[in-house]
Amino acid sequence: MSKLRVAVLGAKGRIGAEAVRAVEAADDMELVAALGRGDRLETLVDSGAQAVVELTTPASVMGNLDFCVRHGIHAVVGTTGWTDERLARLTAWLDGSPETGVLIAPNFSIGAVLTMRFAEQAARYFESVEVVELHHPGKADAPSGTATRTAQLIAAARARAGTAPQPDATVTALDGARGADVDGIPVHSVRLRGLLAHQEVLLGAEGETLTIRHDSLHHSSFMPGILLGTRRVVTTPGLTFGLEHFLDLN
Ligand SMILES: NC(=O)C1=CN([C@@H]2O[C@H](COP(=O)(O)OP(=O)(O)OC[C@H]3O[C@@H](n4cnc5c(N)ncnc54)[C@H](OP(=O)(O)O)[C@@H]3O)[C@@H](O)[C@H]2O)C=CC1
Ligand SMILES: O=C(O)C1=N[C@H](C(=O)O)C[C@H](O)C1
Repeated sequence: MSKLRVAVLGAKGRIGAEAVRAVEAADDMELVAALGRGDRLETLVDSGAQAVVELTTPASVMGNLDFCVRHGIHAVVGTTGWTDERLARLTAWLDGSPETGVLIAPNFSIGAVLTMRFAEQAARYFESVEVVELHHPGKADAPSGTATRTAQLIAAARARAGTAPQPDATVTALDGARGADVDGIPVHSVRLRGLLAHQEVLLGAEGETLTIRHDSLHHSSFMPGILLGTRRVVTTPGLTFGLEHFLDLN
């Protein structure tokens, strides 16, 4: 069987470098290009890439995806910075290239995907929910894409269940003291040398609390998800948001 021809964008970055090694080590894949900033996107076409793993920056990702979709190259995207407006633009591009697939995964690690699922399940049963994400100080954005997605899923689950708004009598003395507000869920961002990527979902009810914590201790935690996403995206046209759609979590 012929190998899947895969390229990595952001190949010299923290996660991109790990993805290059993972693709090279996969028996069913061939790494045909490993591009960094300033490299020509035309290389993707010249190399015959069937799928691209996009791990760059929020400032670069849209231009890269525009190119990939126009050339019918499937994409697996870990880069953060997704807004409704960006998703709408990407969906419109995909409408014009109906056989192309794009997976956007706020987090590729199985533990983080399960954290989101467990938080979504628990959200309706607790009066209070807050999200704390903790990352290395080189991270470009805050809050993390994972924390934003987690908070959105929690808020949606609470809205579906008709859960009352969170109790909070605070009058804040300093802006930011209660974190960012993502759909009514407070999200707090910590940047600390020594950390990689971590998240806690804190849930509280009368007389009890539940903490769901996940720790990515190495970039290798993201690789099984990247490889799975790459194998699946080539046969899944359109936009898929979240690795959970390629997992059987039930
Ligand atoms: N979904 C997930 O599971 C994960 C997602 N991420 C996300 O992935 C992204 C990258 O993270 P990280 O590796 O830590 O960041 P880094 O800054 O280490 O890496 C980004 C790399 O992309 C390069 N780059 C920038 N623009 C382009 C471009 N147009 N074409 C090709 N390469 C480009 C940068 O080059 P230069 O240094 O020259 O600017 C850099 O080498 C972030 O958005 C992060 O949040 C990270 C881990 C897991
Ligand atoms: O920048 C990182 O490191 C990570 N980014 C993603 C995010 O913003 O959620 C995924 C993971 O947290 C690591």
